[in-house]
Amino acid sequence: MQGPGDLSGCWQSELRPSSGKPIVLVAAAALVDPDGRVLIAQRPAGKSMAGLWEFPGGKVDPGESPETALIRELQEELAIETRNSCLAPIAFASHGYDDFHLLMPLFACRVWQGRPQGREGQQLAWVPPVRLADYPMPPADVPLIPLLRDLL
Ligand SMILES: Nc1nc2c([nH]c(=O)n2[C@H]2C[C@H](O)[C@@H](COP(=O)(O)OP(=O)(O)OP(=O)(O)O)O2)c(=O)[nH]1
Repeated sequence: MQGPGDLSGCWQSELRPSSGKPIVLVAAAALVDPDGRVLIAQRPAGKSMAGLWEFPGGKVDPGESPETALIRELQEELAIETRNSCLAPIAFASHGYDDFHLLMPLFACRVWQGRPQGREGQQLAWVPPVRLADYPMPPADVPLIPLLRDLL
């Protein structure tokens, strides 16, 4: 049993979260197919963190809700349509990158129209949650992997 002051069981060693950086709000989706697999997309060359696998989604524009931003991003990136009532909030990532602090709500989505296609040239993979750790992901996403194993 760990008591107050013992942080050895925490997944990150910093005593305090990063501060003084702009918070960037990104909405992301765990699209789940009927076999329980999750869709991840590989960030293309030329982007930050190129080659890493991420959940589809993107930045929330000023005045947009996370759900509206996510529906827009899924249409732009994957050519699929979904709606607010098909998005269930299940987890979030909070991670300090060098230049900004990422706050990323993650929504599970099991119902959409269309077949996901990498419209921006990104590779796609349908992955059982237990295999997500085989795919290198941005550091912000790493704590989400065991959560998805438990929640999906
Ligand atoms: N969509 C998505 N973005 C993620 C994930 N994990 C993670 O750290 N990010 C970061 C990468 C980007 O810095 C930011 C998402 O920005 P974006 O998708 O709107 O724009 P972008 O790829 O062009 O990003 P950037 O080149 O401007 O950094 O969130 C994830 O699982 N999904």
